[in-house]
Amino acid sequence: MIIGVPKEVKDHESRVGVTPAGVKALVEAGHKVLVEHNAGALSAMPDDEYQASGAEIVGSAYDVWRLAEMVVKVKEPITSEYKHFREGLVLFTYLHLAPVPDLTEALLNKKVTGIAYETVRDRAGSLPLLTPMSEVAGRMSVQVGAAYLEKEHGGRGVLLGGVPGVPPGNVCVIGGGIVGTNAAKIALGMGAKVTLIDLNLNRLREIDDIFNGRVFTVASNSYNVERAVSEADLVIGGVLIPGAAAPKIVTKAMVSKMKKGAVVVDVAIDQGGCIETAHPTTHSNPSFEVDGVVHYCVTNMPAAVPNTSTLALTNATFPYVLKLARMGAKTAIGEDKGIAEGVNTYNGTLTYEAVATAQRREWQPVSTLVQ
Ligand SMILES: NC(=O)C1=CN([C@@H]2O[C@H](COP(=O)(O)OP(=O)(O)OC[C@H]3O[C@@H](n4cnc5c(N)ncnc54)[C@H](O)[C@@H]3O)[C@@H](O)[C@H]2O)C=CC1
Ligand SMILES: CC(=O)C(=O)O
Repeated sequence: MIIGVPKEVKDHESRVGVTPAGVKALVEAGHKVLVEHNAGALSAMPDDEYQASGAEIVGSAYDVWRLAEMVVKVKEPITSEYKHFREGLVLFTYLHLAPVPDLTEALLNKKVTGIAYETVRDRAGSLPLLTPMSEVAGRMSVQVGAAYLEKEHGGRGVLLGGVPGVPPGNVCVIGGGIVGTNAAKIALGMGAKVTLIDLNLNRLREIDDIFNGRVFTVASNSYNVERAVSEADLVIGGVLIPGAAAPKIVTKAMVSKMKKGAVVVDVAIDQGGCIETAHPTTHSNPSFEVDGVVHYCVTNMPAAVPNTSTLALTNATFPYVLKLARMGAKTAIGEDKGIAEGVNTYNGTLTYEAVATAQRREWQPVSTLVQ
C-alpha cells in the first residue's frame, strides 16, 4: 500500500502521524511511505531520519494526498485540506465529527473512508487511540490552569499548592476518565484540594481506591456540579460520550456564579465542550474571559509538547496503521470490530450513530456495507 504522511496544518499543530520507526516497519513489510517535507520537524523528527528509514520525502501536501491510498494524520482536516479528498481515499486520523458538520459533509461527498482515532475500540471496549492524548491533555490541563491562575495571566492569583498557613487551591475535575484521572494525579501532586465529579459510580469507586481517598469524589448532577464549580479556583472539563457532542455539564449560569479570576480548562472542547461558555481556541490565541472567568479551550493541547505526544500517539496508532496497510481497509474493517467502530464515513455513508444524532443525519452501521 502507498501510505501518505502530510505535514499538519492546523494552528500550531506540531505532531506527525507516523515516526521514522513506523516508516521503517512499514517499508520492511513491503509498503511505500510518502512523507511531506518537514512533516516531523516540529516533533524533532527531521527529514533525513525519515529518509534513512526508507521514506520518500515529497515536496507538497498536494502530491502526498494525491498519490497515497491511505493518509495517516493527527488532527481532523481543516477547510483548506478538504480539496484533497477523493473517492476511495482512506483517512486515518482524529476526526471529532460531531461538532463539525462541514467536515462530515466533505468526507461524505467525496466518499472518503474516514476512520477516527477517537472511536476505535479495543477488546476491552476502551478507546486505545484517544487514551494517550487524553493522558497528555489531562496532565497538561493542570499545569496550564495553574499558569492562568497567576495574576499576570488574568487569574485570581492563587498558588494551587498553597503554603503553610494558607490553604491550597480548589481544583474541580468533571469527568473521571483518562483526562480526569491524569488531571487529578497532577493536581494532587501540586498540593491542591481536588474534587472529581462523574456520572459513573463505579468509576468514582475506582478513583477513591486509586487515590486512597485523597480525591473527593462526587456524583454528577446539576446541584453537585453547581456547588463544586462555585467553590473552585480551577475547573477542568473531561466529560466524554464517545463520538457524540459533549453534554453541557457546567451551564452559563453556573459560570456566572464562579469566583472572579477562576479558570476553566475545557479539555472536552474537541467534542464541542462540556462547559456552556466554552468555544474552541487555538495555541495562537488560547484564552478568553466570560463573567470574569478565564477560559482555556484549545482543541489540540498535546501539540504543545509534540515530541512526547507524537511518540505516545504513534505507540498506540502504529499497530493499526500496519494492520490497515497489510489487510487493506475493507478487509480490516470487516474482520476487526474495533477498527469498524472507528469508521465514521464509508463510501458516502455516515456510519457513526452519535455523529448522526448530533447532526440529524441518516446513518448505517458499517457492518452492513462491508461484507
Ligand atoms: N483538547 C484536547 O487537546 C484534547 C481533548 N481530549 C478530549 O477530552 C475528552 C475526555 O476524554 P477521556 O478522558 O479520554 O474520556 P473518557 O471516556 O476516558 O472519560 C470520560 C468520562 O466522562 C464521564 N461522564 C460522562 N457523562 C458525564 C456527566 N454527565 N457528568 C460527569 N461525568 C460524565 C464518563 O463516565 C467518563 O468517566 C474527550 O472529548 C477527548 O476527545 C482528549 C485529548 C486532547
Ligand atoms: C484528542 C485530540 O483531539 C488531540 O490530541 O488533539
